Amino acid sequence: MRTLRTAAGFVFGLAWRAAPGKLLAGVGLLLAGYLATPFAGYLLRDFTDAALAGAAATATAFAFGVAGLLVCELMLGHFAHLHYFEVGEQAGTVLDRRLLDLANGRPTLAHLDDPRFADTLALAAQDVAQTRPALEGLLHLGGLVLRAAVTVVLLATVDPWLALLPLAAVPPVLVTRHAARLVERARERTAASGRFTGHLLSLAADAGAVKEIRLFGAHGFLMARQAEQWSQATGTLWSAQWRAALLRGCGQLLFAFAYGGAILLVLRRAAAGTATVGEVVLVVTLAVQISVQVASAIGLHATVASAARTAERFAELAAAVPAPAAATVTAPRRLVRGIRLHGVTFGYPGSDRPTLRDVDLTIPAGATVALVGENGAGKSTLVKLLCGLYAPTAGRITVDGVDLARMPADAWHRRIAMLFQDFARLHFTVRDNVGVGELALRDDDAVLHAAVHQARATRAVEQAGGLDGLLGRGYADGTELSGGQWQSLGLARSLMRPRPLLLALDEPAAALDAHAENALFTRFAAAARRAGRGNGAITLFVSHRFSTVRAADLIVVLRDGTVAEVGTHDELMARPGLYHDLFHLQAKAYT
Ligand SMILES: Nc1ncnc2c1ncn2[C@@H]1O[C@H](COP(=O)(O)OP(=O)(O)OP(=O)(O)O)[C@@H](O)[C@H]1O
Repeated sequence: MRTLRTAAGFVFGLAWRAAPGKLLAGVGLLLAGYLATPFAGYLLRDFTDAALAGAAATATAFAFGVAGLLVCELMLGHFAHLHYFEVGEQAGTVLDRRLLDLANGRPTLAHLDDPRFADTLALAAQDVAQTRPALEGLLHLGGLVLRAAVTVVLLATVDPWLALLPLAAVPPVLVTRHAARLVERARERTAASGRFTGHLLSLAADAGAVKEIRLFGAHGFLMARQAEQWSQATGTLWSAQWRAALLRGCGQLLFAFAYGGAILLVLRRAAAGTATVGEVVLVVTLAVQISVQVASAIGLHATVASAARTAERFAELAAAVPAPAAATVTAPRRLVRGIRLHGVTFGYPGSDRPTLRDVDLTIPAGATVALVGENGAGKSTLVKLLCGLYAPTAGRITVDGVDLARMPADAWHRRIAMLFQDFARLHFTVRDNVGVGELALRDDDAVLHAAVHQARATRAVEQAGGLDGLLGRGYADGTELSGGQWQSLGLARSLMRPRPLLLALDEPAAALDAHAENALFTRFAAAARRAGRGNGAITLFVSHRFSTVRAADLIVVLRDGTVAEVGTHDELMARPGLYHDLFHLQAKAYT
């Protein structure tokens, strides 16, 4: 009963939000159609008795009544279907939006890194397609219950014992519920395999990945991994489906015995002369209907159970997505002191080892900061924390002395411009691709061209056919760009925001050679100093090239999640240490 309540509350709630008028019309038409059938059985009884009594005119009238009710059932069912089909589709769209909101509607990202959240999200995404069938299923279940209630009353008019017939439907329903749980648990056990096979399939369709797979001859290896995962997942599902089918079969057999008993009862009463032939016809007709209704209700149980599970999954996702902390302070418009990290430790969800450990760091307002360190040292993670995309596991980050956790995350995000290492390749027009960096300026061609020019992306934009040219292979007339060109557009995007307080560029020149990167950094450092004098803005630059970052006001060397060294180039070179060693190592490699 709880399952039914959960499913009905969830699905009807969505449908009501999507199209209340159509939902009401669909429900009304459907229920009216469902009522026609038992009353047709009732008229059939009177028709049989009238025909046997030789009352031709009365029998004909009842025959027309039966035909009229059956036509009504068909017509009403058809019109009801037109309504609830559309409501179901619209409810699916509402659910889709809710899913997107749960996945991306929060300022921080930690929930997306949790494998359990990812599994539930993947299952919930599959569930969205089932919204319309779930609504249909629940409506039919409602119709079946109403029809069963009327049928019971009609049966009881023949013999009160017959009113017990629907009780025989209880064991099959219970057994079926258990069977549905078996299948659902198997689905959950195989969710991770499903995600993995989905990832392998997406690799097969991704031109970038296919290049490497071909050249490394890894096709067979990936196919074998896919087949292995697939057979494991389908094996588990198949065995659960078998056990569920067996259980359902046993339940239906039980009902078949009760049905036989009911027919026997009325036949005996007819033989004893306490029931008319019409009543035998009524019982046979209605008992058949009950059997069909029970079978349909049993069939619908799986739909209801899975809708209830969907509701639970959405509740789980909503509970897992952290609610934004109560913000008490607004984000500043200019930096006076700068940003400080006080003993910041951070571990990604599901990972037992922290990525950043006890980081203490002061980034003065107006500074140009370079973040260097070996692969996996934690540079990108530190940038993401500064951007407020993750909250420290321990310690705190303060902006001009105010804890970042006390500021509304989206207000802080509006003060930031950034280019991530894994920048987005948006298959939109150039205008949207760059304009998304500051949507209010999306139609300002002069601003767009200035950002494109500053990011040295003019050539890429010309190649795409100007600001309104489409990018990406997703469109027949879209222009595909090189990796470096995509990155320069990402850079242009990050330059759209006027007067950010933090400009964070995570390896913005990874696709450039050392000289070009050096030129880019020098240009940015000069612009950053001008901006810094205005509003105290900080420019943060992540790079692997030590020759590039020497002009920074402050160089932070990360090693294995901790700050190994901090200082200017001259200070760091004046003492033996990681920076000193790596600088010389790289310098030697270039000579
Ligand atoms: N989303 C994530 N979930 C779990 N672990 C992560 C995630 N992103 C990064 N890590 C882990 O955190 C560590 C630091 O990663 P990070 O990207 O911050 O390093 P980095 O210094 O920027 O490296 P690189 O120079 O290679 O870009 C890595 O060991 C990585 O495995």
